[in-house]
Amino acid sequence: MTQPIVQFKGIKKSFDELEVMKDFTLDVDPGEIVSIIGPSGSGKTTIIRMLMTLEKPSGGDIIVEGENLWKMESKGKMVPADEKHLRKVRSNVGMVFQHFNLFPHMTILRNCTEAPIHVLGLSKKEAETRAIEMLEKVGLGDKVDNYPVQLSGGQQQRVAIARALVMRPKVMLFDEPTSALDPELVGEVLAVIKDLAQQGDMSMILVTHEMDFAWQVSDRIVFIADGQLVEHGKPSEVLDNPKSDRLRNFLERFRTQV
Ligand SMILES: Nc1ncnc2c1ncn2[C@@H]1O[C@H](COP(=O)(O)OP(=O)(O)OP(=O)(O)O)[C@@H](O)[C@H]1O
Repeated sequence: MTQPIVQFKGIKKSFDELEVMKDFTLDVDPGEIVSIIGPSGSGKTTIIRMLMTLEKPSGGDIIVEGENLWKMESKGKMVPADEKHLRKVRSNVGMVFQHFNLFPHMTILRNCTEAPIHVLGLSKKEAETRAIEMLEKVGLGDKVDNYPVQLSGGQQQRVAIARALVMRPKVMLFDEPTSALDPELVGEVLAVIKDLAQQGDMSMILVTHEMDFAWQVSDRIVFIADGQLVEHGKPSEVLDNPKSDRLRNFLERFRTQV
């Protein structure tokens, strides 16, 4: 049996009095594409921020490639992870945010080489070779010397994807990657993500409101509500034949809004 690349086990997360995750459990297999859907405020972003170590779970375990992310073994006991452990386990994970978060004062190429040089310790030349390969992959090989401001939002988001890919993550996280874009720019970003999904060598966890897109690219769709996984399965099962009232109501409300 293959070991899941990511496991969320009984995750709890509260922000002060607000209990967002009550008991969230999910395994993601190597190469699997999983989309998380659910009502606004149900904790979708929080789930992937915890995996990216941007938020700490209040309880439960997150396992990446068999290693506990937030805990480590020390003298035979499990203790809170230190920064070195977090960095090591997190290096398997890449993330694309809603807002592209590029450095405005750096060229596109440098935006993509900073992390491989400073985090992976690659030489400038090695990092540039990787970055150019990834920028070509997202169709931006001719923009290496440009600055972010000279690019459209769709192009900037494609740079953000290339920047994450340069680190060769085993899992890519996408948090509503098209929601900050003008409608006419959404397609080019989704096409790049779809291409990556079809290559099948990387796992992906997507939070998206683009249901048609989720239908097309996902191996599995996970519906969360009230801090838990409510239903999951193939897109045709979850989106076309919802079992629970909560999912049926969510999809009905969603379809009347768009
Ligand atoms: N850092 C924080 N401090 C306090 N509350 C937070 C924080 N981050 C998230 N929350 C709250 O936790 C809940 C879940 O937020 P989250 O962004 O994960 O939801 P979501 O399902 O991604 O929502 P949406 O679909 O609207 O983006 C929300 O009520 C949000 O206000």
